[in-house]
Amino acid sequence: MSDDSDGEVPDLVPADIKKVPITIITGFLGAGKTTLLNYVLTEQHGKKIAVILNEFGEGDSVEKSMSIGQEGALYEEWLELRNGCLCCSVKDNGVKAIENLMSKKGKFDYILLETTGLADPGPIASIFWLDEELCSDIYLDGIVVMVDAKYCKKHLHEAKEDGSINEAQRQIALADVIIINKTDLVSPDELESLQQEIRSVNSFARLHQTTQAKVDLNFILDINAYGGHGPTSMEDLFGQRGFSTSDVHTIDKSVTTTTVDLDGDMDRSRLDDFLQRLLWDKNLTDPNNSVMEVLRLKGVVAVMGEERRMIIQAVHELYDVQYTTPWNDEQRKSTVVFIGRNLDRSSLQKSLEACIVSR
Ligand SMILES: Nc1nc2c(ncn2[C@@H]2O[C@H](COP(=O)(O)OP(=O)(O)OP(=O)(O)O)[C@@H](O)[C@H]2O)c(=O)[nH]1
Ligand SMILES: [Zn+2]
Repeated sequence: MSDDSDGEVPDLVPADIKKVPITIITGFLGAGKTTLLNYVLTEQHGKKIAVILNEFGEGDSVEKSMSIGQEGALYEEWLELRNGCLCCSVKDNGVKAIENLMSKKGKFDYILLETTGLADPGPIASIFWLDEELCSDIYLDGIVVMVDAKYCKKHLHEAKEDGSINEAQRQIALADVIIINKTDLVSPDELESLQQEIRSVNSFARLHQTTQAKVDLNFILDINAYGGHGPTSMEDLFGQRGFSTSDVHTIDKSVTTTTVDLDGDMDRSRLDDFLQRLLWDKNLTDPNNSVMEVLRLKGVVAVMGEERRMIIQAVHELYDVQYTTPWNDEQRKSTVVFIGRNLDRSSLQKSLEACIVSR
């Protein structure tokens, strides 16, 4: 990655208890997830990567991971590859299953998890993300979404009968990295127009284009999108910020990205109240009285009386804050990014303004 990496402090945890990053690979049916994983498994990258296929996170994953017996899972079709990688499919789910796998097979350097094409990555991501607090050996590094250059547009526009947000939009909303695969099947114009549509849903994810999923592994591994590993830089958090597509709506009634920037310090408890109303109570509405639905939220906040930057992360209704690098002489200001549906920028701005206590 770029210039921000020099701000990263070396890992102070002894090597033997170093946490293992997990990247969730999701994407629509047939987009090229397995192609990507096979590519990873055959590339020489010097890492011992465990690739875990499918069947994970079926059904209500959060519920399941809570209720699953602690005995872990069934592993199928073990495959050890020459480059030290390991491939398997974990039935059942839960972090425990993967930890058991590690205790039997030795520690991996990295875990890639392919979810089924129709899975909402939210609940699966939450398992790893929240488990961090439970002192897991694993931390969520990021969510990579494979997109089919030819069919993605169609999937983005499919209306669900119950009016809920469709899977393609959910996946793109939660992506930290989006790989537009199968670029050989579309014209440059089609590709450009798809890219714009994707940007209008999620303006922060990093975009890459591939054929046969051949992507530089540095684009998908160790991106630290959730700040589970050392201080999170602005680049880690906001990826390709600068695409100000916040008010471009290419898909009617669809998921969009909205950003609010504010100067001054916020009161932590007012901010918590706001987040809880937005994410938990879901009683904030847009001017048409439609409830604002947030799929993903992230922000850097200047909190009154706090030297360090506060990072907020939310996936659906779960949110978490952590404190990172100090502001020092920089201007204290906050940026909050919302990805979701019916997001009304001016009312979000107003609610956040109301949390400001001093400028
Ligand atoms: N034309 C073209 N075909 C590709 C490309 N990448 C993958 N494919 C083909 O697309 C098909 C689906 O790829 P997979 O990697 O199995 O897709 P997947 O996302 O794992 O599919 P599911 O697990 O079924 O959801 C396969 O036949 C691949 O060979 C590409 O860049 N161009
Ligand atoms: Zn697959």
